[in-house]
Amino acid sequence: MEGVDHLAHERNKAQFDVAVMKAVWAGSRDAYELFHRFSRLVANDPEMFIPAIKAQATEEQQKQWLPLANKMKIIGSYTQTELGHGSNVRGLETTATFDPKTDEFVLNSPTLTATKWWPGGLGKIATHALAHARLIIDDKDYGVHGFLVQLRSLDDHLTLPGITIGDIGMKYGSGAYNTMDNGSLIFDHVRIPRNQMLMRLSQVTREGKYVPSNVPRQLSYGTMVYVRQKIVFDASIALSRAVCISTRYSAVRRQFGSHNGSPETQVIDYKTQQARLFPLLASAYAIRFVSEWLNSFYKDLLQRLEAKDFSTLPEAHACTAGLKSITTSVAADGIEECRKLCGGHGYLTSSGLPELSAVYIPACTYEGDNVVMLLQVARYLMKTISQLKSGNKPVGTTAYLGRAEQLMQYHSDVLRAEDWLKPNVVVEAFEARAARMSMACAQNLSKFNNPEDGFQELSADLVEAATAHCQLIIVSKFIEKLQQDIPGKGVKEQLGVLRSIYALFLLHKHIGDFLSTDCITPKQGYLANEQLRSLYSQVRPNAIALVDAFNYTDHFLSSVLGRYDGNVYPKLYEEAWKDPLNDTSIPDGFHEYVQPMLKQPLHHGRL
Ligand SMILES: CCCCC/C=C\C/C=C\C/C=C\C/C=C\C/C=C\CCCCC(=O)SCCNC(=O)CCNC(=O)[C@H](O)C(C)(C)COP(=O)(O)OP(=O)(O)OC[C@H]1O[C@@H](n2cnc3c(N)ncnc32)[C@H](O)[C@@H]1OP(=O)(O)O
Ligand SMILES: Cc1cc2nc3c(=O)[nH]c(=O)nc-3n(C[C@H](O)[C@H](O)[C@H](O)COP(=O)(O)OP(=O)(O)OC[C@H]3O[C@@H](n4cnc5c(N)ncnc54)[C@H](O)[C@@H]3O)c2cc1C
Repeated sequence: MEGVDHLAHERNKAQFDVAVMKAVWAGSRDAYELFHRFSRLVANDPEMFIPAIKAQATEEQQKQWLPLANKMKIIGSYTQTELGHGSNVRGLETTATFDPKTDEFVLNSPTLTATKWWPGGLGKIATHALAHARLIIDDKDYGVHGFLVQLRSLDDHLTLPGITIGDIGMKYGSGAYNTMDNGSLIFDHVRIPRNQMLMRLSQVTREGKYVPSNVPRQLSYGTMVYVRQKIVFDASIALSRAVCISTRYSAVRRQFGSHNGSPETQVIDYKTQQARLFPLLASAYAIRFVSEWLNSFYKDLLQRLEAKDFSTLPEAHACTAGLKSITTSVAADGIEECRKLCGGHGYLTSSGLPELSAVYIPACTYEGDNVVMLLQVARYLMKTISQLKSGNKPVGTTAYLGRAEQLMQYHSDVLRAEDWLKPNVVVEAFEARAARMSMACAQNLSKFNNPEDGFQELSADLVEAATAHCQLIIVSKFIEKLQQDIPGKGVKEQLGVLRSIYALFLLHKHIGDFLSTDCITPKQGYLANEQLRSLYSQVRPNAIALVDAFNYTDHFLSSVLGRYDGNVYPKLYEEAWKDPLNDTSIPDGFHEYVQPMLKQPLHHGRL
């Protein structure tokens, strides 16, 4: 019935102050930003073009181009990936050859695989590209640099001479990403003025002299670092959106369990449903908090870079790359699990879940393929370990590696299930697991004469060690979050339950790591799972309130299953009738194709 809250009985069970939890979840961001970060999907994405200009252009170039880009007088595309190269930026083929006679760069796509391919906005709408190309001076290749290239006339939007542009076609399913005109671009000796090479980091003089960057060359990758830390925030939003839908529906849906006419059982009360759903609820909060930390870490990096302090740049790269990888994988897999948690109705477009999945899953690929990103983390971990011998004391997220010797001797002293509720007990187990996995890789790497060969041979183990490291970061930041002052009745207690669910779920899921590195005994692993089951019972009465705290409107969720009022069945039926297929009783084509078959006489008793 309209106006009735079918989930009121669930909301009345809440044991904490939902208004405070809403504030904790929103953190420093407001609802507008949450919505804005998705609205851009259906518009052109200035998410990268503008930050790239800020990161790579001189002050003078910024003064020229930023006002135009900010006011949408030009529409830019971050044009890096090519048909033949995406992960391997140093393998890009597009060239920008300096012509000293005319003081210009000539941009060219020397091969088919040099075709720019994927950049958002490039296919139909962008007027300018921030094109990444190999700088060539006097036949010498100085590597990939950024160049601003106009693609289309600002009068009639037609492509300019030497520019061939197209859209790369439909993408995965009918997802919303098909509203993004990811495009292709071929340069045929296109000339641009020298001052359209972004020259904040390195320069080319009028005489054609290359002035190399006096800062780490990786700062030219700065836009990717910036977007990766934003994508961690996106992961928390995408996952929480799916969890909100599937939690509310799990409380509405009843199946089996009726006795003597009693109502059937709410599927949220099945232990299997809880064991699949509640870790995702906890993960949404965990990712939200680590994204907050990562954003502050990134802002600190920017301040340091202003002061030419590059000390945290390697760690910032490792953290943004690793957390982007881990959180997008958890969110993408979690959205699919939420669809399955909703049974058949989860497969309906009106559930909001297929669309969410279709639009979200490329996050595991864009801004750095998730495996390639974890290999970057592994490289950082191996380098950190290699420097231990020289007395280099790791700090920050790798500080635990400075205690590697001690952690190699660690054995959990858990005796009872409730011992696993102690944050220090959990952190020690996760530190020991991560340290031992990385140390084992380092040990094996040392057996190879050629470190690169070893890295390749051991890359699967290195990815697992990098995963363990990133999961430790997320667990640690969840614990740190709860060391802050958090007001409100029961709020910190509930977050404590989610923190323990998140950690113990990971321990249970990766029990093989913890046992094979001899960090815990099978018995201690069993006790962790015991505790997990108890935690699910504790979170159960608060589940609806915990997803209400995400503060998503029905409009934002766009899901009949995730409606705030839980009035699912009438709305499911109503939504179905909006489908154009239901505009007529007899389907198109029936009379032409089906009816003749039905009318066909029987022959010898056979159709
Ligand atoms: C209707 C429904 C709608 C609702 C939707 C609901 C929910 C959806 C939720 C979210 C969606 C919403 C918003 C999201 C939308 C869009 C998201 C935003 C943008 C998406 C578009 C994506 C854009 C792109 O993909 S741009 C292209 C990205 N490309 C990449 O990332 C390339 C990856 N490759 C690299 O980064 C590099 O090639 C490399 C792998 C790092 C290797 O680089 P290389 O130079 O070869 O370096 P090497 O490995 O040799 O290492 C040398 C040295 O350098 C250090 N290093 C490397 N990189 C960095 C760096 N970035 N910073 C600092 N240091 C770096 C490395 O560690 C080595 O150091 P050392 O020598 O070991 O010390
Ligand atoms: C929706 C979407 C939007 C995008 N938007 C943009 C954009 O706006 N601008 C832009 O420039 N690009 C964009 N891209 C491109 C994107 O950045 C690349 O696709 C991404 O970086 C992955 O690179 P790739 O396609 O070369 O994958 P590949 O690297 O070819 O990956 C293929 C497989 O090879 C594996 N692999 C690769 N290298 C290694 C290695 N060294 N060791 C082990 N395994 C390896 C990967 O793990 C993966 O399994 C977009 C892509 C998508 C899907």
